[in-house]
Amino acid sequence: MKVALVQLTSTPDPHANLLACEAFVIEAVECGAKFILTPEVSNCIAASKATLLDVLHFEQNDPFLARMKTLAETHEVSILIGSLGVKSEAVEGKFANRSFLIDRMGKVVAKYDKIHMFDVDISETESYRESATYERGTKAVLAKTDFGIVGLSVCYDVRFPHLYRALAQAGAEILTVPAAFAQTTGQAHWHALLRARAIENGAYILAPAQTGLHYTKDGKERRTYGHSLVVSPWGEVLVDAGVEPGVTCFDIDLGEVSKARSRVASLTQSSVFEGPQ
Ligand SMILES: O=C(O)CNC(=O)[C@H](CS)NC(=O)CCC(=O)C(=O)O
Repeated sequence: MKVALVQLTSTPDPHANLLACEAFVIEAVECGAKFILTPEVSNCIAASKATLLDVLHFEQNDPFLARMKTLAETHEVSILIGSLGVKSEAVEGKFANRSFLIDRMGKVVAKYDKIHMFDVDISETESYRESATYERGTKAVLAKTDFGIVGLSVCYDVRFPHLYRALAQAGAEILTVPAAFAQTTGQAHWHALLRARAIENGAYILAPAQTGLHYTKDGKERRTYGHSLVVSPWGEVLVDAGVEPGVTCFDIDLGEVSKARSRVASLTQSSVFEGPQ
């Protein structure tokens, strides 16, 4: 099956981001992809919560989601919108960082709210408090599609291996990790984390990423790492999209999942022990 990763440099302007994303989705359709994936917060990367409150919507009114559903139906392709920032139904003034899986009929068949919030202090000049803006999700999500079983996740989730173990044990053959990884942590950890999740679960990793400079504001800038990846269930990096925005098409073969799992069966071997005390 041919898959396509869309790599974006989303800005604070959702309409501009939609136009850019739509052009790449069309390009992916033209290369024959049947499953097209876009990065985390495809619709908007902005400096302040106030901006997000101005420009983002509840999911039922979100123009980005509506357009991607139409594109999926028109071109008969499945689309994973890595995530959209959408207004939270649960907490007023906050957002959900929500992944949407759309089938070839244009129907949303799975939704996942990012569970692990990126609240970190990487250095004296680089901090993130995702939980100040986004309300975390509480449920792992698996989607059974006609091209395989997909386990959903977003970005910082990748540092919590038990989520992927739970998804793989429940049947996931493809693990999606759309991201907007920081440039500093991306350089240090991105490839290693994604390869590890592929290897320990014997699953394909599809990781479409944000890349480049998203905005500059009051002398502060937001840069992401890029390098959208496809990793095989054996842990090989099959595709690395580098740092330019664009589309990468690649053939995957789900037969590789059972092959990898039969060579090393760690996913199904018992791992029961006591302690540590
Ligand atoms: O804030 C937004 O606009 C959307 N959310 C994100 O971009 C999130 C939170 S800031 N980014 C990550 O989780 C990066 C994780 C990462 O870089 C790591 O684990 O090292």
